[in-house]
Amino acid sequence: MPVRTTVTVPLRFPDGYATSAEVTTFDGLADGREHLALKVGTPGPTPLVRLHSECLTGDVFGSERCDCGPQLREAVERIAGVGGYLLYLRQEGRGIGLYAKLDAYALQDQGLDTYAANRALGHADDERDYTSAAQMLSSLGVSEIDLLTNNPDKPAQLRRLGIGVRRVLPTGVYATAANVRYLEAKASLTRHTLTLPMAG
Ligand SMILES: Nc1nc2c(ncn2[C@@H]2O[C@H](COP(=O)(O)OP(=O)(O)OP(=O)(O)O)[C@@H](O)[C@H]2O)c(=O)[nH]1
Ligand SMILES: [Zn+2]
Repeated sequence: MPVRTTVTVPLRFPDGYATSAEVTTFDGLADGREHLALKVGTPGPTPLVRLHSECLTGDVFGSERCDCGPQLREAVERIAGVGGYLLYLRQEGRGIGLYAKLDAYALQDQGLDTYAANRALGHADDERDYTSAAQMLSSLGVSEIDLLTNNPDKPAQLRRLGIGVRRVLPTGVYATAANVRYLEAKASLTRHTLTLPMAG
């Protein structure tokens, strides 16, 4: 997939943490979405990579219904330390879109778990496909990575797509009163590697 543009962007998080990223865009990715690659630090031959799925409410507004905002921050900092890439994937709501995710939140407020809520809306538990992510890595000349995730589906899909995953490194766990049921569902139903405090 051809690289379209690369620009340098200084980054500063609300708590003052600052770094710089090279942001790359692509033409012709498999799903036609406007995904971005952020190169942070100086990547070696097996860079640290995070596939971050878009979450407007968590990434931008700081919603504590999920753990996406703190995971994004952590990923940029850790990648800056060793050199690598954060792929910001436009897969809002595990691929179902923002409006449907908010519909799913409303169902969760009535007692459904995060996956049952998706199914009640006619969606699969997780509709994300990482073909475009693999294409982006290949375009960047990356064939083997260390992957920052608790989600076993990400390394499994990437390996099937021909990307070598040398090590899978867990992210931090950011439990709050508002997201603990969500994190429990991820740990028990989709085998995310999360160690949670026992829910009261
Ligand atoms: N459909 C749906 N999507 C959600 C919900 N909460 C968060 N998301 C989306 O889930 C995606 C993030 O997925 P996570 O499961 O947190 O993380 P992951 O990518 O699977 O795994 P990690 O790499 O370990 O973080 C983002 O696209 C969010 O918008 C929810 O209740 N319902
Ligand atoms: Zn989120």
